[in-house]
Amino acid sequence: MPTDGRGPVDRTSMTLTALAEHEDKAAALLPAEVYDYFAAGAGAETTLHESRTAWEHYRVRPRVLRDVGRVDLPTSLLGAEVSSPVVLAPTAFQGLAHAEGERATARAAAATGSLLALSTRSSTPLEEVAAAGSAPWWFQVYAMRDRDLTLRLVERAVSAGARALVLTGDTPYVGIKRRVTGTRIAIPDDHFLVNLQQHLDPGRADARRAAEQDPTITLEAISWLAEASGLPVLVKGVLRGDEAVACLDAGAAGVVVSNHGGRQLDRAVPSAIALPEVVDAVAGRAPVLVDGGIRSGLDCLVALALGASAVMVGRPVVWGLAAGGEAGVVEALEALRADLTHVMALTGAASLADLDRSLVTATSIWSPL
Ligand SMILES: Cc1cc2nc3c(=O)[nH]c(=O)nc-3n(C[C@H](O)[C@H](O)[C@H](O)COP(=O)(O)O)c2cc1C
Ligand SMILES: CCCCCCC(=O)C(=O)O
Repeated sequence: MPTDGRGPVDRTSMTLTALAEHEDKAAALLPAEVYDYFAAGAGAETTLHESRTAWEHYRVRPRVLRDVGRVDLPTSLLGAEVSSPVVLAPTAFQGLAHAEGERATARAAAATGSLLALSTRSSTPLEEVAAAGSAPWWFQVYAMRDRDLTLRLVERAVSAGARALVLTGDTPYVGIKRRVTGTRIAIPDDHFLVNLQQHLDPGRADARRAAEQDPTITLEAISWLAEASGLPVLVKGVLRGDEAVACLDAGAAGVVVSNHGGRQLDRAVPSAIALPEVVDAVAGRAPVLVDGGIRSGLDCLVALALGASAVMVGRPVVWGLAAGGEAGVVEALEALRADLTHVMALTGAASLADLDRSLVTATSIWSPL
């Protein structure tokens, strides 16, 4: 059994069955419409499905006879020191998953030394989330129709200690999910507007509309947010090399390769397939993170070997939270850490620096036009 910086990594006691069990438990515990809100993908859920399976189209080319008695996962992301390259993706309305919502998630991030990305649409005021855990955190920004509201929120995130902004670029309108649309879930105002209440005049009739994502924002929003906040801005939702370069040229400090966990444009390319193109185009200018369907150490290993600086996980955190609050999120993050440590050892990699593209090969079903 390999050790990491904290001691032996006993994979047998923390297997990935934890992740599957969490989802089963969440499905049993949550009202069906809440479970469906978290689980759903857009359209026919083709991209939701492929987000996961696309990672399996890569095969590993391990090195042999390397010293893997100790495997190290700590890394640094835009100046934040973290214990592993697994980052908590921004996911909205965690108060629907567990009464402690984002507070429990923040404590779990702190307990595991992980970086947390907090959603604009958190169910808990951002200051309370920041106070709940000592982990470094980034604030995910939905630029809202009311730009002033957006700025007020960003200013509060800066004051509360956010280390970077993550501007989501793939959600001019919320993707249509067949499981959710119609009579299913309508997010109540006490979740949707929780971060905004203090800025809204009581009884403001157009509050929901003002808080909607602004579909007219352009690349200029990157420098607008960077100048207003003094923070680095990453753009999330990038699936093409040329778009990544355009974001960096417009002032982005990094990009997140993402199709929003299959929740926005159905039949969007899986992140696993888009990642190498983006990494090549970015050419080391800035960190490239990736998310979508990452459920195992092998998925993490493939992403890191393809050139990602870190991976983000969305639903595994939500299911852990629903299943067990803070302890459930810790369990999910530790399961991924233990599994990544194990597969790195079997690949002959003792540190993240040992992960490079020579370690993976693509099977052929995804080919360029
Ligand atoms: C329930 C749910 C809510 C989400 N809310 C947000 C959000 O508020 N902002 C955002 O940028 N992305 C949001 N995402 C997308 C995640 O940040 C991430 O891209 C996605 O979940 C990764 O895929 P995975 O769930 O397969 O790990 C959400 C995803 C889910 C499942
Ligand atoms: C019902 C409003 C959803 C806001 C966006 C949250 C999100 O990004 C997601 O659900 O996905």
